[in-house]
Amino acid sequence: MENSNQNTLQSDDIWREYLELCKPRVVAVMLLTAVVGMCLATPGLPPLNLVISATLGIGLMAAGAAAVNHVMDRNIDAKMARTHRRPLPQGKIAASNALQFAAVLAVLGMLILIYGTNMLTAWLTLAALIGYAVIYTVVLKRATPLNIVIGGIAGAAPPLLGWVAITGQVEPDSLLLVLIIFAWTPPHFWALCIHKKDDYARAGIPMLPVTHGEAYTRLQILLYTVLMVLTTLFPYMTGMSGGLYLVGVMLLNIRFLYWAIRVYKAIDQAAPLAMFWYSVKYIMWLFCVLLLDHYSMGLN
Ligand code: HEM
Ligand SMILES: CC(C)=CCC/C(C)=C/CC/C(C)=C/COP(=O)(O)OP(=O)(O)O
Repeated sequence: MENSNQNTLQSDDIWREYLELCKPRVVAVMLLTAVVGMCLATPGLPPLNLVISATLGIGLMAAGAAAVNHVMDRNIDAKMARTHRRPLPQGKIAASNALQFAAVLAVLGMLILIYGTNMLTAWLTLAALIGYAVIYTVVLKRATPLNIVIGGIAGAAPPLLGWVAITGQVEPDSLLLVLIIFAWTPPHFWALCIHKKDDYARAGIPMLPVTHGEAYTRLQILLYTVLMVLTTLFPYMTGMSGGLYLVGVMLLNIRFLYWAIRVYKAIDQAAPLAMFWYSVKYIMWLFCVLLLDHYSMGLN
């Protein structure tokens, strides 16, 4: 009896480790942006069967990409305080098992997208998977401090993927959503990176604060924040979103700018980490406001 309890506990634990390979919290926020993309693609509600297939397919492929990242980065992760407790560095999951797991997730996700949505969505999602798991993780991350700027395209793709799942084509408005996440990614990541600079230096990863110093990174965070604020105005300027969005996003932007200035001035040591966590809340709220605005415009 005691033995069977122990076995159950162990199998619960192993599933928790496999779940960790999927970066579930990051993927959950990406899926929020994808679902908002699906809703904004059409004036009414998108067909439920498409929403379910697209969410499942994009989610499985993003989780597969995250699992490949754990495999490719296992030696780097072992050297960093933030990541050394992950399943691969700890030896809790073998690299070959993690790769097989990633392959199952990706193939399943691809099949769901092919049969449940359309070929364009499936190919674009595959491109995002390769963009993150191979181009960013294997090449850019180790090669250049612009790694996360270029790699950010893959992470920014989900609203486009959601949109294309509904309409079958890439439309200009969908790219505005991609642009916002693309401009948001550098402040999101570099704020954390300042805080974890020594980790990256120890692992030999050329992140911006390591290669160009903290002061330069703080300036870049501020400049990208200004760029991001400008990109958030586009949905209003093109008429995709209305006044509710504009007011909501400006309130969110004021707080983002407040943190960017605090980080830039380097007055308090805690600002970069606080800015990182605010950036996560910001992107979630921004997509919620886009959604609220979309359906409130429909009611007018
Ligand atoms: C190349 C682009 C990106 C990079 C380099 C990046 C980097 C990171 C890093 C290093 C963390 C800390 C993870 C940890 O400690 O476990 C993190 C957390 C997070 N990121 Fe990003 N990120 C990127 C794009 C995105 C995107 C596109 C989203 C969502 C739309 C996102 C949402 C999140 C969330 C929700 C967390 C918090 C996870 C938690 O609660 O542990 N990130 N990011
Ligand atoms: C199909 C699709 C939409 C793919 C996108 C996949 C995806 C999960 C992107 C996540 C972005 C992210 C957390 C990057 C950090 O990686 P890192 O290796 O720099 O951070 P780490 O050190 O925490 O692993």
